[in-house]
Amino acid sequence: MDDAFTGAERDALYKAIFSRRDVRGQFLPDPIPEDVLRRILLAAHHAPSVGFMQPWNFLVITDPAVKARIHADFATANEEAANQFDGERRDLYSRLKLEGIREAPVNLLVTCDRERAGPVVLGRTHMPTMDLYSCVCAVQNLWLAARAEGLGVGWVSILHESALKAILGVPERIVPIAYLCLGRVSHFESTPELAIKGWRQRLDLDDLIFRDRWDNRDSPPD
Ligand SMILES: Cc1cc2c(cc1C)N(C[C@H](O)[C@H](O)[C@H](O)COP(=O)(O)O)c1[nH]c(=O)[nH]c(=O)c1N2
Repeated sequence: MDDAFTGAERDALYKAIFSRRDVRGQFLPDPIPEDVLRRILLAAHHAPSVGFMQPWNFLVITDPAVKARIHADFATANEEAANQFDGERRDLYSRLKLEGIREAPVNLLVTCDRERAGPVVLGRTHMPTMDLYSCVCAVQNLWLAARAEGLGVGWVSILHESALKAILGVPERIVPIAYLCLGRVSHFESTPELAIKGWRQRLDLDDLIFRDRWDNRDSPPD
C-alpha cells in the first residue's frame, strides 16, 4: 500500500500525540517565524469539519497591549473560578499557573462561524453542535503540529466570552472556541502539569471502554 506510514512515520505521529502538553509557564519570548505559524495554521485548516464547512477563523494576536487586556479579564475570571473551591483545594488552585497570555509571543483565537455554509449543513441537521466540534478538531491538529515544530500551546478558557469578543472586535454571530498561547518553550513536561501538581490523575483507559452497551465492561474476546 503506497499510502501506508513507515514505522518511523507512525512513531513520529505517536510521539507528537503522547508528548504534546498544555503549556503555561515555560514560554520563551522568541518570535514564531511566519512560515512556521503558517504551517501550523495550515494543519489546523486541514482538520475534518461537518459538511466540509471549515467554519474556523484564526485571529493572531501579538500586540502586548491587547494581550494585557485579555490577561486582565483572565485575572478577574480566575478569581471567580478559585471561589468555586474550598479549603485546601482552593489553595492548590490558587498556586496553579493556568495561562501564559503575556509571556507567549503569539496568542491565537480560534473561532466558529456558524453561518459559514448557509442554514442547512450536511451532517449538522440532527446534531447542531457539530460545527463547534469541527473547530475543536482544528485546534487539536494545530496543537499536534505545533508540538512537532517544537512549539508549546496552552489553551486558556478562564475568560469571559463577552470580554474576549469585545476586546478583539469579534462579530456577534462568531463563537470563540479556543484562546491559545503559542511559543517556543524551555522544555515540555512528560506528564500533564495538573497531574504533577496533584490536581487530577490520568484515568485508566480500561475503565472507560464499554462493549456493545453502556456500562458493559466484559473483557474483549481473545
Ligand atoms: C477545552 C480545554 C480547555 C482548557 C484546557 C484544555 C482543553 C481541552 N486546558 C489544558 C488542560 O488542563 C490540559 O489539557 C490537561 O490538564 C491535560 O494536560 P496535557 O494537555 O496533556 O498537558 C487548560 N489549561 C489551563 O491551564 N487553563 C485553561 O483555562 C485550560 N482550559
